[in-house]
Amino acid sequence: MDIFELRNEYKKGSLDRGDLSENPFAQFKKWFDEAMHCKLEEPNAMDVATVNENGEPDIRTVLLKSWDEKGFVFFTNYESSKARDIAKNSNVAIHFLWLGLERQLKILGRAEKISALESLRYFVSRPTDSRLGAWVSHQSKVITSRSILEMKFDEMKRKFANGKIPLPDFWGGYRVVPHTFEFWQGRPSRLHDRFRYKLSENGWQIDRLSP
Ligand SMILES: Cc1cc2nc3c(=O)[nH]c(=O)nc-3n(C[C@H](O)[C@H](O)[C@H](O)COP(=O)(O)O)c2cc1C
Repeated sequence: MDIFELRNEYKKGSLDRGDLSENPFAQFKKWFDEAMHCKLEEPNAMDVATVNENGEPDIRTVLLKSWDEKGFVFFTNYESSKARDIAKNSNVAIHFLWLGLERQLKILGRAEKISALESLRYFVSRPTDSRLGAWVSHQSKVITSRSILEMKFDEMKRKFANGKIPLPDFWGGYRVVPHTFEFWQGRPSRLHDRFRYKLSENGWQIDRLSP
C-alpha cells in the first residue's frame, strides 16, 4: 500500500473545556489512568527531548517511573548524552503518545537531578539483572562489540555475588518540573482538540489551540 494512503480518522474521543481539570496534574492523572486501564503497551513510555550546547536537539524514549505535583521522574545514566545535554541546558520536552486512545501529551519544563536517596529507593526495587545492567553500561559511549557488555556483566555478577549491589554514582533520576502541558485528542477531519496549560503568576492558564 502506498504510504500516501495510510490514513485514519480519529473518532475515539473528544476534549472540551468543561471536561478539563483546572489542575494539569489532575488532568494528567485522568489520562494516565485511562492509558493504564486500556492496557496500552508501555503506557509510561515517554520521549524526552533535550538540546545540546550547540542548540542541536536530540530525543529518546525513557520510562516514567514516578510522578506527583513536583514533576515527572525518569532514571538514566548521569554520563549519557541526555545527561550531558541537561547539564548545559535544563530545558526539556517530554512527550507521551497513547495511540490506542488517539491522544498525545506534551510537557515542557526543566529537568533537575533527584536526590541520591530518592534514586536509591527506586534502584533497590529493580530486579538484580537491571541493577547489574546499570553498572555495566557506559551509556551513549562507543563500544566495539556486544561481547564487551556480556563480559562486563559477568564480571559485575561475580563482583557483587556476595553482597548488595550499590547504587552507581553515575546513575539516577531526573525530575522534569513542568511549566506547560498540552493535551491533544484526535478528532475526525483533522479538527483535533488541543488544550494548553501554561503556568503564570496567577496559576495555570488554560487555552484551546487550533489543531
Ligand atoms: C521503551 C523504551 C524504554 C526505555 N527506557 C529507558 C529508561 O528508562 N532510561 C534510559 O536511560 N533509557 C531508556 N531507554 C533507552 C533510551 O531510549 C536511550 O537509548 C538511552 O537512554 C540513551 O540515550 P542518550 O544516548 O540520548 O542519552 C528506553 C528505550 C525504549 C525504546
